[in-house]
Amino acid sequence: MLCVEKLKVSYGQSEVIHGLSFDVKPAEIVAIMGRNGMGKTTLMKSLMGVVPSAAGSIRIGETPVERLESYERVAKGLAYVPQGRMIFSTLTVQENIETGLSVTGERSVPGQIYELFPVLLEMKGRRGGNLSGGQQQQLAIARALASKPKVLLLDEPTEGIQPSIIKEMARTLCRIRDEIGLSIVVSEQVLSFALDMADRVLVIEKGEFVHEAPRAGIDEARVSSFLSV
Ligand SMILES: Nc1ncnc2c1ncn2[C@@H]1O[C@H](COP(=O)(O)OP(=O)(O)OP(=O)(O)O)[C@@H](O)[C@H]1O
Repeated sequence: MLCVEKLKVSYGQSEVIHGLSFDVKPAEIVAIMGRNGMGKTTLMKSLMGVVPSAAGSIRIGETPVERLESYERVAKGLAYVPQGRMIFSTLTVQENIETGLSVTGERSVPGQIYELFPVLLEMKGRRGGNLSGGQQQQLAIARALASKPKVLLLDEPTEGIQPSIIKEMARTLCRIRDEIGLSIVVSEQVLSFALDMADRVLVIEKGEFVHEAPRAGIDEARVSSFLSV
């Protein structure tokens, strides 16, 4: 569903992503794990077209998107939940989700979204800025789902969120995979979260993949060693 080949990304003269290749199947969750500064956010931004790629290809299904603007990539089926969530704090919960509807032309929030996130239904008239961190993260995911994507990109969704809510988020992402059939790419540093929801784990170091494992065969100690400083 998502196919990335030999992707390179640079900031000025400095190359940060060095020819990464990976793919994500329909209804598969891939976790990209790595310490701070290893290139997770840059990879996500380049997939989304927020940062331009210097070389390589990105396909959604059969469609090459690496030359498209971000909004065109959204129309082709990519959705992005950035690090820090970036919800609109002065808009209500419902208005925040509605901003995602412009892509589909639908007028009201699909019931399925509130089914996945019942707390957002309870709080739909509240301003985004008044929600807890965990609720804001759910809102950011709900807004991304409103564009009816094929591939969902999440950049460090557990950052600043308490452990009980992290567990719940893992369950929700599995439901999104199983009930909607989405392909999901999550960048993460929390191994327990990745083990709760990912079908496959890729470890990134200095812009290169250094380890890959299906969840069933994962060597937790090995992956942890990549994550510790
Ligand atoms: N706008 C920028 N200009 C120049 N260099 C940058 C820029 N953004 C990131 N970098 C560099 O690119 C490298 C990868 O950073 P990136 O933010 O992608 O890492 P990360 O794994 O997402 O880390 P974090 O977990 O802190 O978000 C780092 O060396 C960083 O200093």
